[in-house]
Amino acid sequence: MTVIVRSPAWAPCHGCGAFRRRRRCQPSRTSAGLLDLFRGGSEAQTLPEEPQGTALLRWLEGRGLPPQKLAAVAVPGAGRGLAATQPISKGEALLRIPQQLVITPAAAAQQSSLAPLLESTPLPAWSVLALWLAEARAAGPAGEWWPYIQLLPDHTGSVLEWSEDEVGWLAGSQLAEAAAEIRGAAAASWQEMQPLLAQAAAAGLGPPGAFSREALQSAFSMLLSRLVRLPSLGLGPPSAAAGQARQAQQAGAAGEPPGTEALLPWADLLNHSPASTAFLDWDPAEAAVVLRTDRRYWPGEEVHISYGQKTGGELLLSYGFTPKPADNPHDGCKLRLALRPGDPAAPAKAAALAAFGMGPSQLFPLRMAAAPFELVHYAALAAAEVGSEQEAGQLAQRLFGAGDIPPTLQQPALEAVVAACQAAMKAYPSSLEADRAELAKLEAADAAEAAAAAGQRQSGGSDAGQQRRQRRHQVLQVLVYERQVLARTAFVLQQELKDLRRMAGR
Ligand SMILES: C[S@@+](CC[C@H](N)C(=O)[O-])C[C@H]1O[C@@H](n2cnc3c(N)ncnc32)[C@H](O)[C@@H]1O
Repeated sequence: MTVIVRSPAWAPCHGCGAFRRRRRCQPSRTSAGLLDLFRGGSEAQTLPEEPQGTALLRWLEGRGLPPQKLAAVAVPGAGRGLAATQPISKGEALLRIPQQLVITPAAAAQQSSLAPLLESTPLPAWSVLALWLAEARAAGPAGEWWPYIQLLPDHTGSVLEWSEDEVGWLAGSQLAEAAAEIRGAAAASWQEMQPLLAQAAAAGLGPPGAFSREALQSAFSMLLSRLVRLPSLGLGPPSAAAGQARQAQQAGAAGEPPGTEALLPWADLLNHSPASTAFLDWDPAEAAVVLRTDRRYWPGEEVHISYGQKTGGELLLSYGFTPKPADNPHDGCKLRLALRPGDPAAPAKAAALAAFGMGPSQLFPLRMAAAPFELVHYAALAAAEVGSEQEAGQLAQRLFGAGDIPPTLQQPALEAVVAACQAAMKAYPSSLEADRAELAKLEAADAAEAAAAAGQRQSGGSDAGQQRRQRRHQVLQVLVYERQVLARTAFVLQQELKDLRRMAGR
């Protein structure tokens, strides 16, 4: 029996760790106020210490933050970051941010001038945090958290800040759906808080103008790029009844993951590396938020965390940056498969899929050299002729439980996925060649601009113009790579089909 899509060259997603590139680490000298960063081996870059970040550190230390092995630095193309000031070993606990410096939704609600209203009209966590951020910004230097607030960037580049026209660049990609979802969620949250804001205005609560649409939109964008989920915060000891109840409540009826979302001053200066597997979390033993490193660092090296195993497009929508695909082992795209609408067995198949956590229309992640085996197995269920719910359930069990495709379904399943890839490629409004050509032009223009900047010559474009061009560049990079992944997926599956047909012809 042929096992499809499980050859080493075509491994399931979790097998793509082979792409991970390790940076060579070398010790470097730290000179007064300057930190040397080694990127990609021997090429040294100087990362200047960042004064506002240092001021924040001092302020936090005055409020209980323990001594740090990290300094705030300016990172070209990424704003601020944190770099090691002393050798750091693999697995070491860094940061140790105590509870009083963690801005959870509960803390934000308590500190908000809208506290009495939030008690009677509870809002979702990210709305409460957005109100807190908007109020802290409006309070200015007089506000309690100003040393933190003042170093937040004016813009994050998240999709909440894009014009409609720029969002339109995503047409054809599944990212268009994701962008609409994010923008829709922000708009819905804004609507949801209107009754509370009307009450606040009537009672004269909060700084004037603090809760305008623009202020809240900017706060939502800031949260998209900075909010951290702490899976272990808010969970009691497993044996304690109260803790268990809270855990159950936090796991949520809606399938929300357990834990708490929070803003983390200082820790939120950490930038993302696609190669990193280090995460921030609450450590009950330390009673603090801790970063446990996944590698050793020499003084001067920027310390990275993982924002999650995200594609370049996902990072672009939430964080406003996209790594080069070659640097991101998690890059790829999503492909939608669905049950045929006219299929009389669709309800039975939908019930069978539901038992495995899948829907009648389902997105599957594709990587350049990997796809989940469920992709083809889903297509097999969609293509199968089944007469009853029981038969659909048995087939789903064989496909997703045992991971096996009946031989008669192998060919139609592969053909269906190839067709889906081809249809997905056709959905982009401009051709891959045209987008590649525009991308090459933008890359050349950016290289020329970088050279001009290195020679300290003034660059020509306006800020808004440059930002738009940079965004176009990022979007094109993502859209070109998505189609390369779709084309590669179709190609690999076509090879599998050829093999199948050859074997059938023997
Ligand atoms: C949590 S903040 C990290 C601190 C941020 N650099 C700053 O200056 O405040 C997330 C933001 O940092 C930037 N960022 C993080 N990792 C990056 C990376 N690898 N490349 C470029 N920008 C990055 C993006 O602007 C992102 O929205």
